[in-house]
Amino acid sequence: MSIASRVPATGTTPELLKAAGLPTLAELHALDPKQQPGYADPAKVDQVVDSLRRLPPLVFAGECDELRGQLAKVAAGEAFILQGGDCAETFDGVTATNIQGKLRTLLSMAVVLTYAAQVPVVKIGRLAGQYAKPRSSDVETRDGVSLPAYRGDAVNGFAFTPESRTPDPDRLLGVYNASAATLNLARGFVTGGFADIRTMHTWNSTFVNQYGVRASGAGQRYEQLAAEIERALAFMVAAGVDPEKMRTVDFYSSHEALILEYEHALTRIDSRTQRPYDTSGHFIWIGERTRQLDGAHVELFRHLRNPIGVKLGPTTTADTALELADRLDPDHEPGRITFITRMGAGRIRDLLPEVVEKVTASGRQVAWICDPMHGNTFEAANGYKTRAFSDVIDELNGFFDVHDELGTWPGGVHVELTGDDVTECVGGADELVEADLVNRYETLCDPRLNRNQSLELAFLVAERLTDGRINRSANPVQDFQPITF
Ligand SMILES: O=C[C@H](O)[C@H](O)COP(=O)(O)O
Ligand SMILES: C=C(OP(=O)(O)O)C(=O)O
Ligand SMILES: [Mn+2]
Repeated sequence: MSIASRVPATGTTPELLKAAGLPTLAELHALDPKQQPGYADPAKVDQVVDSLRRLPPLVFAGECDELRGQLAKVAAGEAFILQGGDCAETFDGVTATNIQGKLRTLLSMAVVLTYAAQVPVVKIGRLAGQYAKPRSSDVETRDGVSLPAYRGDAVNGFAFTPESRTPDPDRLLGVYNASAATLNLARGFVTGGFADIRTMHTWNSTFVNQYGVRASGAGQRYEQLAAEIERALAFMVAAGVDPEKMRTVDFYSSHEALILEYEHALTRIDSRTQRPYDTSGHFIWIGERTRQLDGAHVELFRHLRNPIGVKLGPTTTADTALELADRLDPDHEPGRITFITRMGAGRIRDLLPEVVEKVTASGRQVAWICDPMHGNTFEAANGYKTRAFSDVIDELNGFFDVHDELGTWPGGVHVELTGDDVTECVGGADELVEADLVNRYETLCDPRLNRNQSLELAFLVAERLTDGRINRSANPVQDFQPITF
């Protein structure tokens, strides 16, 4: 996130939004939006929306444009996206340690991908806004008691009491504050020296020492890579490259833009272009459960200028993907749309080819990225919701296989991860088993890869990118020589 001399969007009113073509909240609600909180007190909701409208934007519209430009490079096969973070951020999780942990995990993965696969990596956190969750059931039942399901800290509390589970619109102000605090620290880290590539050794030092990752392989490989990069950087500096260029990285925020009140209230008319941007995050996506063509989310998103993502699950037909693209990107603007496929390890090889083929044949340049998490969730025998690392990798391999076969560019990965040594997904080099889940299961929604599993995934993806490039004739980055470790 370069803090450039952009003019922040200011002075947006509902009237100006309407004049810019944005549907009103009432118009969106008339479309029967899915997965919304169902607030009891509309007057209170109006008050919160009004307060949010007065607050400064969280991101600048110009940054969203910069990101769209980078995603256009991904769509053209010239860069790779790493998008990751919690399934559900929590207000309690807004601590320096927690934010730093996620950031250093993402930065470490990005270095592995950049160096090992020799491809520029666009870094996007699932953070500073990822507080609202769609659920498969509206209720949760424990010991015969049924209460509204937890829908993320944006909506209600996790504690299993009627009070806590009642949707509270004031929480949307909490989302704004938590996102602002997170983004502020993230900006500080990425511009202030923490992300300096010359310090990459330190991002994992505590982890390596404390938890014995060296033994697992991924940590050890990371250490070797860091040593190699340090030598290369020392050489570059000796050869006259300005070391200041290594101090900062671009980093962007993203979340599923689920709660219409929040996203609408954070939408501002950009003073440079007079166009609406959802300033709650740089990149926002529509989830698998809310991507109905004639639904409220598609209707809102099609008016927003942010680069946007759409999740495509196993029921997606090629025609649906095309219709979504037509509706959300009528101008065929490279970088505008990223399709995030999440079909499941067992199905991706059958389902993805036709979707990619048809969209590609239409002449569109979209970015394709793989979410290998959401199609591979299951309940362990001991009741924990989990995912197997092997399924995650299997889906990723399927994604690379399909794109290799079609000659299209596998543009990135989207993963749920944390910087902590949690035990939420089974497998990986540490061979976590179902009985381990009880040890450190901290997510309030979906199971995340821990730091070790995340790093391991990055090495596997780097290998696929390196191998595949040899056969990928249409790809502009093909000329890089593969590097092996
Ligand atoms: O994060 C995603 C969804 O909220 C989640 O997969 C749905 O989970 P559920 O089936 O537990 O509601
Ligand atoms: C809800 C999510 O995914 P999906 O919409 O793909 O189910 C998610 O990314 O947390
Ligand atoms: Mn999730």
